[in-house]
Amino acid sequence: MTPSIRWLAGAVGGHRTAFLSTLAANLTSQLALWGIALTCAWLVGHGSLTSGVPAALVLLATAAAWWESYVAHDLAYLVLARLRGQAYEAIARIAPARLLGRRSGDLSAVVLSDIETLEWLFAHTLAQLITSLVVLTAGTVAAFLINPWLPLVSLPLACLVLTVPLWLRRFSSRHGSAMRAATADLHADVVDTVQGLREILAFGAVDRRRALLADKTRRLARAQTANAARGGLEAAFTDVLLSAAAAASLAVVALTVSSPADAPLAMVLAAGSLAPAAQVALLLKEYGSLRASADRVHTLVTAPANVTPSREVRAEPGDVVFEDVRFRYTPEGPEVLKGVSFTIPQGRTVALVGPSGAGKSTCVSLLLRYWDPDAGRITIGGVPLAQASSLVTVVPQDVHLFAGTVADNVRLGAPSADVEGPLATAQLPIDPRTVVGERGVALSGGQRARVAIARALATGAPVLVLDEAVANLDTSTEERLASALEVAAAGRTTLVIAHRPATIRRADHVVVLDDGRVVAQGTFAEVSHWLE
Ligand SMILES: Nc1ncnc2c1ncn2[C@@H]1O[C@H](COP(=O)(O)OP(=O)(O)OP(=O)(O)O)[C@@H](O)[C@H]1O
Repeated sequence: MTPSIRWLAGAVGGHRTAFLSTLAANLTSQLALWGIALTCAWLVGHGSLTSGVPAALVLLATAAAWWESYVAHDLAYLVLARLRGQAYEAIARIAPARLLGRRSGDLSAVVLSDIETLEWLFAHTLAQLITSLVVLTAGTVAAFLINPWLPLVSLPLACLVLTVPLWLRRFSSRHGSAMRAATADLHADVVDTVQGLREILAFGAVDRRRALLADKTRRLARAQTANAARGGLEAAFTDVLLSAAAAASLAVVALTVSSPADAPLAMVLAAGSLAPAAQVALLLKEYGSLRASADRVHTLVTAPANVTPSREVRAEPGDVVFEDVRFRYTPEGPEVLKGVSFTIPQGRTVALVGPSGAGKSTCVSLLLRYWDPDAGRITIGGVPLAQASSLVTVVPQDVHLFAGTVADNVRLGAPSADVEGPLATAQLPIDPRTVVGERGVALSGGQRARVAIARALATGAPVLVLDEAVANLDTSTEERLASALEVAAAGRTTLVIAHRPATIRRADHVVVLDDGRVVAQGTFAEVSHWLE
């Protein structure tokens, strides 16, 4: 058992009662089926066909099968829901640093497709494996008690059947991994295609995109075919062994059973150890795919946090201070911030300026705690940022609006906030019930920017970060918005990243960054020669 499968089996631990119910239902169902075969065999052997026991056992087996199906799926979907919750938490925990190398579709494949694959493990494998082994043992003991020759022949063959999934295990793992990887890759390209449909249409790339998806689909189909062929080979091996075992058992029955009346019972007992072995082989047929999904889910869910967990205290607003902050995105990458120090006095506006690549957005990312600094510290009112990050809100450069209404989007950070006030301050005269469409496609760029501003204002956070917030607006709207933002920023501690002289001029203080260092700071007049 791999660490990921062990970890998943452990996930059932939180649902012990449901698991025990599944086990009990499955055991009852298997024993009832076996009981039907045994009693029928005995009755046939002894010429007594009037007993009501088989009918009662059929009812019991049917009820147990229904019960088992219900509790097994109930258990499976409880565990899957928990795993999905853990996956969402993990994505939030590791974003954005560890998500940089991964595609959205790949992550959604983990949350949707890989976790769904595990349904087979929870609903159809764990409890069934245990009951099959119990029934196999019970069947062998019963057969031994009736006729010691029977298990001597059938048991070794049953054990051989149990080993069949191991014979091609290497291929099973390889095919399982290839299938899951191809599924995730296709998923990622489909999501990418849907998200980029406008560009695909505008640049006449429909056919090329279709060819790409067809190619990825063929790759998935090849992996699935290889897996099915391997599964078929395993099934063939299992069938050959089961046939040999059945033939050998029949021969033993013919040679050792003296009374014809006992023959049917002996034959059923011989089959008693073969059927569970066949069941185990069948259950383990999809082990490679399960294992690959389990590995992918396990890797995501156990990924370490990107920043030290927040321990929010009742932090009071105050100065935002960057103290000798150093940062690099990757251990082997260049240092992007090389000892940055500046202060945003409480209630004032600081403009962060500098050439492209100077490190402005990186400062914002650290203030929003997407990453932690490697050295130095950031504090708000003297409290480390990890304990005060709820005081910060942002109007990002690339606004993401969620499908829903304007009001839903404005209330993203404050579910019960007033919507009209922030929309008015952001100078967006729009009905809050307006549906924005996926990613806000039903709004103009300027409207999207203003929804983002209203969303930040609605949180009531005292520290406001504006990252090129007015980039999408025409000149007159920008002017109106800038004055509105001045009102909003009053009383807020504001950090603005802007290239526009008008925005920079309005700031109380300007910090000039170049190549990860503060090269100048002061009023607009004091630093204006740096801005030419
Ligand atoms: N996620 C990342 N991984 C690795 N390097 C990054 C990442 N983001 C930015 N960088 C690098 O960090 C440096 C600073 O980038 P940053 O985005 O902070 O600059 P900026 O001043 O905001 O630039 P611009 O004005 O063009 O947005 C650049 O060299 C950039 O290539």
